[in-house]
Amino acid sequence: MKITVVGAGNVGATVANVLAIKKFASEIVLIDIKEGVSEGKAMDMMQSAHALGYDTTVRGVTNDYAATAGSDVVVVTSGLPRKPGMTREELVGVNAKIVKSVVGEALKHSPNAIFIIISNPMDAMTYLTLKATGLPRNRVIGMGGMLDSSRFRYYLSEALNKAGHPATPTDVDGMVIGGHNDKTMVPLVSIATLRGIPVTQLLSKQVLDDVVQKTKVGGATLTGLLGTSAWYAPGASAAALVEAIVLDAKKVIPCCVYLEGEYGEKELCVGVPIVLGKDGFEKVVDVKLEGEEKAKFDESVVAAREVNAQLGDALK
Ligand SMILES: NC(=O)c1ccc[n+]([C@@H]2O[C@H](COP(=O)([O-])OP(=O)(O)OC[C@H]3O[C@@H](n4cnc5c(N)ncnc54)[C@H](O)[C@@H]3O)[C@@H](O)[C@H]2O)c1
Ligand SMILES: O=C(O)C[C@H](O)C(=O)O
Repeated sequence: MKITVVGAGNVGATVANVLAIKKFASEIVLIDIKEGVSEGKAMDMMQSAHALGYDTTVRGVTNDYAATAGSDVVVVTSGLPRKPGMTREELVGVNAKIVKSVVGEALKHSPNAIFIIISNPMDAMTYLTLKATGLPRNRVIGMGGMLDSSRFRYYLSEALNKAGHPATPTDVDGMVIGGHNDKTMVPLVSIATLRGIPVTQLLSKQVLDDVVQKTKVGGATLTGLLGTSAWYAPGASAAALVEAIVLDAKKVIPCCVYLEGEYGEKELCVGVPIVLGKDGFEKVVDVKLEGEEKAKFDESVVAAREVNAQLGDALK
């Protein structure tokens, strides 16, 4: 299996590194516009192959899409990250140009690839990719829900430990749907559990509200601490999507996909649980949303449409 990662910055390099360590890919191509950066990072990774025991070839190139030819999966991380105090949505204009051009180039050389979109604002970049490439919707998948769900599990485990219920993030089951957006993502508290026990039986409403709020601004919190946005969890989350596709794992993961009537919506990309396997997303999984969670999902849809409206000329 050959995987291309476009953008060799913090997130792209982390995706490539995690994929190499996971050993299921035969070749990973890292491509960037910055002369020498991909080559250097790929060489550095290859020099860890002995210590980490992997045989995957990691190759770095500057702007040479011919080297990406025949990729099975293309992960798009090229674009500006936000700085402290910014929203992801403020990146729409500059990143739309970058994403549109790189997906076009990548598709020319890998006509059968499945595209995983990371660049922000991710829901709009996923929609743009779908429209610009004309690909069937199963082959264009945005990564946000996997990351937001990991943060949700992390903050839930923290709160559970504090309340006297020992828990690691992997002991907790929890899912975040809706847009990858500080204000309107939807952590589904109603179906979150600690080893099968509903968290609503273990934590107060006040504590759960605090977990939800921390999850929603999880990316902004890290941006404030780091001076640029996060990369370890985003890179690992993107690699988990690649893994589900390459291994045909048929995992249920919340991802950003184009809706055609599911959840009562169409003509936009937003986060919902999907089954992910070798053909990309195989189906949308319906979770019955009620009350506040349904209202929040509807708000998320409105917000996603507003950002899509700012894509303007990029959609032509
Ligand atoms: N979806 C998510 O959950 C998620 C998580 C983290 C970051 N992000 C987004 O991912 C993007 C990358 O973040 P980062 O921290 O890696 O940023 P970064 O600045 O470290 O890396 C971005 C890289 O993209 C490259 N690039 C720019 N234009 C390019 C082009 N036309 N072709 C190829 N490469 C190009 C840059 O040279 C740079 O190396 C940002 O938009 C960020 O907001 C999304
Ligand atoms: O917060 C950001 O801007 C980057 C990313 O979307 C994240 O959630 O870490």
